[in-house]
Amino acid sequence: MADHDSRIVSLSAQQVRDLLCMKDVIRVVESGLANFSKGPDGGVVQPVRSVVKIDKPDGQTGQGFFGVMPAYSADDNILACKIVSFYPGNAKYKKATHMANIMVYDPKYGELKAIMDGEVITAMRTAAASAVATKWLVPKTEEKLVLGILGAGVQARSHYEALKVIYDFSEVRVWSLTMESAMKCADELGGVACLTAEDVVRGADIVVTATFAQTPILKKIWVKPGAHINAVGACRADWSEVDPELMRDSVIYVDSKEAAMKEAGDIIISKADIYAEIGEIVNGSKEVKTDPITVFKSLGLGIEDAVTGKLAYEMYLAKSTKP
Ligand SMILES: NC(=O)C1=CN([C@@H]2O[C@H](COP(=O)(O)OP(=O)(O)OC[C@H]3O[C@@H](n4cnc5c(N)ncnc54)[C@H](O)[C@@H]3O)[C@@H](O)[C@H]2O)C=CC1
Ligand SMILES: O=C(O)C1=NCCCC1
Repeated sequence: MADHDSRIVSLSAQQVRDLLCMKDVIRVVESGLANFSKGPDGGVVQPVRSVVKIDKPDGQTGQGFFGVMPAYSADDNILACKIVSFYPGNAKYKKATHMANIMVYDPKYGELKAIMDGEVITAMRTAAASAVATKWLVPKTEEKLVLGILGAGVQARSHYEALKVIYDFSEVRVWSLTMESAMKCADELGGVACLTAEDVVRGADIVVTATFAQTPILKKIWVKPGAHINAVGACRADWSEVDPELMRDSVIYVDSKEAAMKEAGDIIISKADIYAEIGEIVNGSKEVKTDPITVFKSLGLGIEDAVTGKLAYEMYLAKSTKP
């Protein structure tokens, strides 16, 4: 039997939160996306996630999805796997709609080194991926921007945290299913709650859609030319958040083309052309195109969890070995 260190580090949500800062997560996610989009040259092996649908027709048991997301990066020496469950209906039971754990392994022997909460990482790395896309597609100027957020949950909050690392906002607007949740979220972000999605989107420079909507909530006629949209929800082939016309008439960026063709209803239903993976922009294999509107359709990749999970593990080791 191999001689191995059997100590497995376990990190709670609070520990992960204390170990990570958004600026570092943006940095590692940017590099992970760039390597991912180099194909075999980037040394990343990451299949499209396997998703099991949990659906018992008695109406009593939960209805949701269970996803398994492994990733290996040879360059970064990372092997990890996230397991995530997402149950849109959990909100009514006052439970988190997303629950996750991330396992980090030593790629040399395949030995498990750490198991950690994945909810905080899912919130941070998803927002970090959107921040990377936005940074490359919306040049920072002296001007303060207007941020519009559709949805008032975990991702609404983490997207504000990530985007404010890069931009100064003159206004942050929030809309959601209920005015109460929009007001609570807007209060926390120092923004304003809007009665309609249209009020959020008209005149906004950057728009985030992070809801559980299964049909479009964002209309083309509201979006100003030059705006950028981070479309984060609708991660099923038959769900969409964005008007199909807006998808077809925009320059579309994705995190993974392979995943988008399998999981992104916004792309599959609209038949919009994908211009590039955002990692191809970061690694310089594609040129930036922005006219007239840009959409980053995000689904979430195992490589984003892997690089962030490894970062949390390394931060933990660095802190715990300090004299
Ligand atoms: N692209 C990615 O990497 C990831 C995407 N997601 C997706 O992002 C979305 C938001 O996730 P969280 O903020 O964590 O969820 P959450 O449960 O914390 O918040 C969801 C928000 O959407 C609102 N909402 C629900 N149904 C709606 C509808 N029909 N129309 C308008 N608003 C509606 C809720 O009121 C709530 O404000 C979900 O679709 C989720 O699956 C989540 C994690 C990663
Ligand atoms: O990447 C993730 O993690 C998720 N993506 C889509 C919805 C659930 C979680």
